[in-house]
Amino acid sequence: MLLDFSLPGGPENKKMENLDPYLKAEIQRRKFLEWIGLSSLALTLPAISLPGCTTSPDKAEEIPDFKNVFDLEEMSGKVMGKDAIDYLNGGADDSKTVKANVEAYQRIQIRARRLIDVSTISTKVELFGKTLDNPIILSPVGFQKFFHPEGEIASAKASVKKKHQMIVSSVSNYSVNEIATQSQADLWFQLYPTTNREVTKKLLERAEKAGCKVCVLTVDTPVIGNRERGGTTLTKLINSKELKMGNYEGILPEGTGIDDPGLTWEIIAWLRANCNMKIVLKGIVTREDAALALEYGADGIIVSNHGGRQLESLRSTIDCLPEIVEEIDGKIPVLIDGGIRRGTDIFKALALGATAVCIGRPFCWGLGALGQEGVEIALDILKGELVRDMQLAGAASIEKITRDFVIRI
Ligand SMILES: Cc1cc2nc3c(=O)[nH]c(=O)nc-3n(C[C@H](O)[C@H](O)[C@H](O)COP(=O)(O)O)c2cc1C
Ligand SMILES: CC(C)CC(=O)C(=O)O
Repeated sequence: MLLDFSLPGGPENKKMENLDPYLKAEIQRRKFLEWIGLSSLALTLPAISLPGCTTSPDKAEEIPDFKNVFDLEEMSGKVMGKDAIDYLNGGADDSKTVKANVEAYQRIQIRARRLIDVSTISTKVELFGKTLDNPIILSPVGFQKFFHPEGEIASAKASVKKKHQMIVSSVSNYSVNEIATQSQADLWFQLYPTTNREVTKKLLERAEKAGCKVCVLTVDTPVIGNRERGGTTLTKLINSKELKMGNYEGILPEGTGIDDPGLTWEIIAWLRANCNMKIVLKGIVTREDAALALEYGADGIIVSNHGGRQLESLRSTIDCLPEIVEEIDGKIPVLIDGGIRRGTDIFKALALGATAVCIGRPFCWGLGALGQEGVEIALDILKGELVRDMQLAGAASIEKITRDFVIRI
C-alpha cells in the first residue's frame, strides 16, 4: 500500500525515518505509480531519480493527463496520509467559507468581446517595483514537508522554473534561507509576529538575509481558527520534533506562541522601523480595514480569509473584493486569494480590480501528488487556462482585463 507521510512516528514513517528525503520521494512516487497501474512511468518521470534510473522519451505520452487542478487534488488524496489531506483541505468549523470561496466565482459571469487581436497574449504584471511574468502567486502555506518530503524546496524550484512569485510561510519546514539557496528563488516572506518582538526581529533579519524584499503580514490569525477537520494535527505540527519550523530554529524560547492576540495597527510602524521590506497586509476583508491599511501606510493588501481556515461565516473573498478595490482606489496593489481553481476565476478577480491572485491548495495538491513536478503541472494548468480565457474573452494583456468584462448574477 502507499506510504503514509502523515505525522512522523506513524507505523510507515518508522520504516522511512532514516531514509534520504530524495529517496523517500522517489519511493513515494513509484508506489503511487504502481498503485494506479502505471509503474512503467517511474522511468519516464525524471525529477527525482535513483542511480541507474533512466528517462525514456518514447514513454512520455503515458504520463497521466491532468486536465485541471482537481485531477491533482484527486491524485494527492490518494498519495498523502489522511492527516495531511485533512490539514490541507480542511477549514474552520464546518468548512463553509472554504466552499463559499470556490462557489462565489460561479455567481460572476464573463462578458466576452469579439474581433480583438489575441494572437499575442501578455500576462506580465508590475508589482512592488518588479515585473512578474504572470499574476499567479503561490500563497504562503506552512508545513509543506507534511505533503511531500521536499516540501517548500520543491515548490520554490517549481516557482522558479515556471516563473511564478512564491511567498514563504513563517512556519515553513525548510528555513527561508535554505529555500532561497536551494531554489535561487526571489521570495517574499509571510510573517506571523510572535509575542516576543526580539524573536520577530530575528525572523525579519533571516528573511532579509535570504533576499526577501516583501513582508506579507498575516492579520487574520490572532489565534488559530477552530480546525475541526484534522483536529489536533496543527498543534502536533507546531510541536513536532521531526517536521521542524525551519525559520524558528534556535530563536524561539520555550513557551513562546507563534501568534500574537495582542497585535494592533501599531505593528506596521514597528515593521517599518525594523525592516526594509515592503509591507503587505494579508487577511483584509472589509472596506474599513482597507482604509486603515492606507492610513497606516501599508504597501499592499491581500484580500484573504485564510482559505476559510480562520473565522467561519466570512464572505467569500471575491465578494469582499469590490468594496476594498473601491476604497483603495488604485493607491496600492490589491491581491486576492481563496477558492481560485480555474483560469476564469483568475480572470474574474483581475476584472474586479485585483492586481494579482494567490493560490494555496491547488499548488499543494500538485506537491502532494508528485512533488516539484506536480507543482509545475498545477502552475502550467492555471497559467494555460488564464491565457486561453484571455484569448476567448478578448483581452490581450492583464491591464486590458477591466471591470466591463464581468457581471454578477
Ligand atoms: C495547508 C495550509 C497552510 C497554510 N498556512 C498558512 C501560513 O502559514 N500563513 C498564512 O498566512 N496563510 C496560510 N494559509 C492560507 C493561504 O496562504 C491562503 O490564504 C489560502 O490557502 C488561499 O485559499 P486556497 O487554498 O483556496 O487557494 C495556509 C493554507 C493552507 C491550505
Ligand atoms: C496557523 C499557522 C500555524 C498555520 C496556518 O496558517 C494554517 O494552517 O492555515
